[in-house]
Amino acid sequence: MTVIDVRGLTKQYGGLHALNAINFSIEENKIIGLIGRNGAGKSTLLKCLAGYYHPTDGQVRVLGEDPFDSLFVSENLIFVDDEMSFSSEITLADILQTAARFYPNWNQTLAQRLFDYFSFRPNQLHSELSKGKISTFNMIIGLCARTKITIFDEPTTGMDYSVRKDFYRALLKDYIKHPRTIILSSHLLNELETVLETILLIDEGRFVIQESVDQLKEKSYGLTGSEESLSHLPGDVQILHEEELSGNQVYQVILGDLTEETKRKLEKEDVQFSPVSIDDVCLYLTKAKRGGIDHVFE
Ligand SMILES: Nc1ncnc2c1ncn2[C@@H]1O[C@H](COP(=O)(O)OP(=O)(O)OP(=O)(O)O)[C@@H](O)[C@H]1O
Repeated sequence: MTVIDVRGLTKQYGGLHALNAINFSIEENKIIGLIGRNGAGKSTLLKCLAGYYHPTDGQVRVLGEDPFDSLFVSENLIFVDDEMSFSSEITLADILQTAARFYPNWNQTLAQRLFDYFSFRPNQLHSELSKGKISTFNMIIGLCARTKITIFDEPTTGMDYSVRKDFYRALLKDYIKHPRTIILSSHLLNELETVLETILLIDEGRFVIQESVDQLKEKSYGLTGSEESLSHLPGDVQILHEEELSGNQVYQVILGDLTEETKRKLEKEDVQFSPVSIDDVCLYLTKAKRGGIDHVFE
């Protein structure tokens, strides 16, 4: 079942197109990574899905409804980011109790266990927490709400390595027991890669690709060979990156389906295959069009 459907979504801030005619849909019970560089439009997109923002143009449907001002969507979707604000008057224990009243599938046992595991104190105030602790507490709210759709916008901001690992493990364990749609935004994929099923990549407000992690890995190759031998690639292959090496050799990162026959042909022409990280593939797919940092120093 489709739980999120986005058609022609455009969001402008004054003259700036933060999102430009985006189209995609998301099926239920999947873990999706929304990937993009700083300023790509990730938070804006997630806030449109959560019903915080009204699109400038286009249509957003979440669980079949326009999420803007929808009580049904707010009961069934939680949006977690580091700006989640709570009254400075109420304690962390009060916040958990309030969440329990609002979210129909809230799991208090899990909330209490995570609360104790991460050494929170019931009388602490949210405003007194450190950056990493805010993210950890917000993550507990996001996980334990067990809403049909859970959105984590840059959830690991400020978390140390061990907490980040715990977070992804907790997320996966709870998801396996209670499948739901979870969207996680990030700049980088390496630490997310193991939990994601699908990647949605955006760049400068535009949709780039929606692909399963496994397929993206299968279709990505690093090739090293002579210019002549690499000129025999099938026409539908996308060259994402190219650099000249010494000895008249060229290194290319390509995206495409190579048949076994094509691979054998390339190998016969001394083309070497090497793995490419999915992070690099996303980087090349969204690479800045101008020079790179070296250009600044020229
Ligand atoms: N409230 C706002 N008013 C004006 N411009 C905004 C506002 N919020 C975001 N923008 C602009 O919209 C674009 C997309 O911002 P957004 O925060 O959605 O990107 P992002 O991918 O989440 O970035 P980051 O990874 O740095 O958090 C940026 O150019 C940003 O400066």
